[in-house]
Amino acid sequence: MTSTLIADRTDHSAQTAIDLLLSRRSHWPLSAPAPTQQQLQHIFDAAMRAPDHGRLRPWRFITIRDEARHAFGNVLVDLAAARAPDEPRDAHEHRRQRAMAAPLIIALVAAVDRSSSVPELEQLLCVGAAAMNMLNAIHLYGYGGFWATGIDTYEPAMHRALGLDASERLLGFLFVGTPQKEKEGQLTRRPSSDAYVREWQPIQCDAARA
Ligand SMILES: Cc1cc2nc3c(=O)[nH]c(=O)nc-3n(C[C@H](O)[C@H](O)[C@H](O)COP(=O)(O)O)c2cc1C
Repeated sequence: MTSTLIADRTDHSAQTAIDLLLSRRSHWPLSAPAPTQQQLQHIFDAAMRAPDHGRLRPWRFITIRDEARHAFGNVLVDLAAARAPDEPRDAHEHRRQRAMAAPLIIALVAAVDRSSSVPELEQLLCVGAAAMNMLNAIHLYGYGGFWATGIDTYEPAMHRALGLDASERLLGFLFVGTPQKEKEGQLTRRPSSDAYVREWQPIQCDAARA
């Protein structure tokens, strides 16, 4: 059997793509504009390229934008007020700002199929991989993204506000928009990957049996 690369990568496109991948970072806060509808379609299409055990397609995405962000801000204030019933509602008004921190918010949801032999963990990882593809696509288009969970994500009241059903788990929110202009050399440094990679060595039989 002969094997071959799936595409000719002898041009500069591969290095360009790698350079872009290596320059991704998170951005906060984000301003308008958000990706266009066509770009957003491609960002969601990138999510569909995530590895997906059993082809369960467990990802669900809910977009929150334009005027809906104001209503979402009310939800955030309501949730904070419910957590601290002894405090006046005004004390939680600042929570509203989170809904306005980006022109587009995408709720990341995993629709877990509990009848499947694919473990729930793998289904959640699949949605995480889809989210990462989206963050990379957002970056490739020159926009910025930020994945945040925060205190609200795990609250049943947030699940109700988003209309999730019992099989669905909220994995956080992608905040998407235009990043602030970066200062020269602001790309945050990353550790060398060497410290996180090791070569497996066959373990001595005695040690493996112990
Ligand atoms: C599942 C998940 C949830 C996260 N939630 C938060 C969060 O609630 N607040 C926060 O400041 N960062 C959160 N982060 C981290 C940011 O998205 C971001 O990765 C971090 O600020 C580091 O920036 P970088 O992506 O440029 O390395 C979360 C990341 C992941 C993967």
